[in-house]
Amino acid sequence: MSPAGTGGALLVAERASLVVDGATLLPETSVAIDAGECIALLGSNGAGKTTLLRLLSGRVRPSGGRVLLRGRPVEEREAATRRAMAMLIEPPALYPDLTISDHLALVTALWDDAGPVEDALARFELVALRDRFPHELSSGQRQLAHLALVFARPAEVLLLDEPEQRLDTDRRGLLAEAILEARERGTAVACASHDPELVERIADRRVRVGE
Ligand SMILES: Nc1ncnc2c1ncn2[C@@H]1O[C@H](COP(=O)(O)OP(=O)(O)OP(=O)(O)O)[C@@H](O)[C@H]1O
Repeated sequence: MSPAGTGGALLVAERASLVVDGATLLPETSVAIDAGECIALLGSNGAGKTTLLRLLSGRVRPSGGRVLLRGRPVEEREAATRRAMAMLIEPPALYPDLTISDHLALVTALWDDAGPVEDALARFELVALRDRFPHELSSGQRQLAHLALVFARPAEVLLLDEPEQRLDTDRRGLLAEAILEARERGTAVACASHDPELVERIADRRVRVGE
């Protein structure tokens, strides 16, 4: 058993912290997420939720403690880690000259386990917008496009930073369904959110960050 009592979980942060130039971005934090479990990360603005998600993704190394995926230090550069994880932390730029369905077709081409483009469009009600370019979308519709890209393939781990941003109530419902579906398939989910209703629907456990 690890010191934090987290042995065996799919994704584990063991007393992970991040200090940059003397500033504490994340105090020592331990969290363990099992396959098929959804953890909601709660905390006030600046508490460290995004920082924790970055550490869990392996994109940023903790300055103290460690992050383990299946018992091994998480390293974003490893192909196996990239394959295991899907995430929406900072939304990546969309290509201005590609339509929404072009973007999804790229994901399908890159990942052999991705589902059909049609399914990804339908999941977030983007079928009617499939031929639009990013600049022809509202900010909420762009957020839906980002979500469609993230959910287009199954992943062992799903990391989401305030995925409800800019979505109306009905679309937040679609998001909750997509997260619950992933959880049922066995995905380990960490989701930072300021939406109590979304958290109530999706979370097995709540972790308060920064305290
Ligand atoms: N690049 C940076 N350099 C220095 N400090 C930073 C940097 N990025 C974030 N911080 C600080 O790190 C702390 C944690 O920020 P983080 O973005 O993880 O918070 P959060 O919980 O996600 O907040 P929010 O709910 O506002 O999104 C904050 O105090 C923030 O000011």
